[in-house]
Amino acid sequence: MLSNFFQPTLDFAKQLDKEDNLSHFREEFYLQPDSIYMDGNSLGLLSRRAERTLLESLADWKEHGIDGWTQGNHPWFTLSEKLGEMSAPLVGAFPNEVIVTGSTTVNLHQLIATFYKPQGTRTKILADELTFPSDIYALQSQLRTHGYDPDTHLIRVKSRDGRFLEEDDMIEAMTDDIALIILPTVLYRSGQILDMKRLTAEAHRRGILIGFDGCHSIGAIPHSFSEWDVDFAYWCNYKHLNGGPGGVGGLFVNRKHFGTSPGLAGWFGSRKDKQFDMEHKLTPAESAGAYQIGTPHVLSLAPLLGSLEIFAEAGIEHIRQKSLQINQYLMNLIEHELADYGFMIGSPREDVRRGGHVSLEHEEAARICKALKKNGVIPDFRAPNIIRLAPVALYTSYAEVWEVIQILKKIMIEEQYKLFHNEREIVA
Ligand SMILES: Cc1ncc(COP(=O)(O)O)c(C=O)c1O
Ligand SMILES: Nc1c(O)cccc1C(=O)C[C@H](N)C(=O)O
Repeated sequence: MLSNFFQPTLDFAKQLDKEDNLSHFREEFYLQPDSIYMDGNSLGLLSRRAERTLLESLADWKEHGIDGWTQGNHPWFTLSEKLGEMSAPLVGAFPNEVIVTGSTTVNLHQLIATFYKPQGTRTKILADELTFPSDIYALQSQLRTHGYDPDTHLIRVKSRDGRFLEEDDMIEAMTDDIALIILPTVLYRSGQILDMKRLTAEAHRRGILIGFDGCHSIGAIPHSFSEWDVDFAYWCNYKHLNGGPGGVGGLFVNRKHFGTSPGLAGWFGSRKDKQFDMEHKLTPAESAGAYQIGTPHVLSLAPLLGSLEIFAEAGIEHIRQKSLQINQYLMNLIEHELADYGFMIGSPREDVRRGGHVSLEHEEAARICKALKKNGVIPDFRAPNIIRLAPVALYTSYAEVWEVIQILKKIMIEEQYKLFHNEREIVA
């Protein structure tokens, strides 16, 4: 392994590709000629296997009609549970602690409705000021529904530098008026990983429940939610897991909480054998399945079957190993090639604190992103000054990373970015 050794040459990149034992997975993905995709942290690419399982599900509908619920390639009635079992190794959970259902924001609403139980003076929710806005909107609206003012009841831990969060600051904010904590596993801008094990232990020591938004970590890093005793978590499957745009999300509920009534109930949360009794008294499933609401979005579940097969074959530990190595390689190249152009790496440098992407800060970031796209490189921009670059373990080559940095250097030397306005696009 050459990870501690670095050369800025294309030959070195090609050598790393030769030594990459995940490189054969690249052929499974629809990569576009003349384009280098660096945005798998926002929307992962389509794989042939995901396409196949989607088409098989369409065939089930074509051939079986209503009987597709129990027959065919992928019976729909138990598809969410099956995908939950397939996802469980990625989050370190028992198979019945995970269900593939809803979306990130909907699952968060469900989990707050279920686990936020203000009592006495313990009425506040603790989050952080760098969290993705949809989570904050959900928390604010849930507080309002409970009759509390979000201005006083949603506590957002401050970042010291606008980039990272300090676990010590979060622990200090775990005061005895906090009922529930919601934090990201990985911050969507800087890519910082939070120490979930430590935060969970500290929350529990103070009698507080804690849940995590895993959107930016699932499929990129391993987790041990059960072992760490995390209370609940939720995520989307369309980023690192390549489940497709708007694909169905996932949630984890620690089995010690099975039996807690779902805050937002619906008939798909029923015990499977009871559901079609059609009683007006819900008998919830004794699993994470209890937190489903209505009929699953079958065609948005189907691609994940093929995609999760790939993750099972590759192994999340191997994926993490390559992800760390290729992101380190990217940072080495940035430092070597771009030192004179005003960039700053805004991601943690230590492996244990960095997720699956690198955040590159620059005051001209919005228009540098536009110039990259014009040159066939697909990054994304996050206001006010961040270019996110995600070399993805399953389908990005070292040679591509090398090429991205050469293109970026040329854009800076030739000031190509000046041809564009320094403003974000409608979808940033
Ligand atoms: C960290 C995080 N939380 C929440 C969301 C919202 O997800 P969704 O729109 O699927 O509900 C996203 C992505 O859009 C995200 O990255
Ligand atoms: N969910 C998205 C969408 O509907 C359109 C465009 C992008 C997204 C994203 O997922 C963005 C992503 N959460 C982020 O980290 O910024």
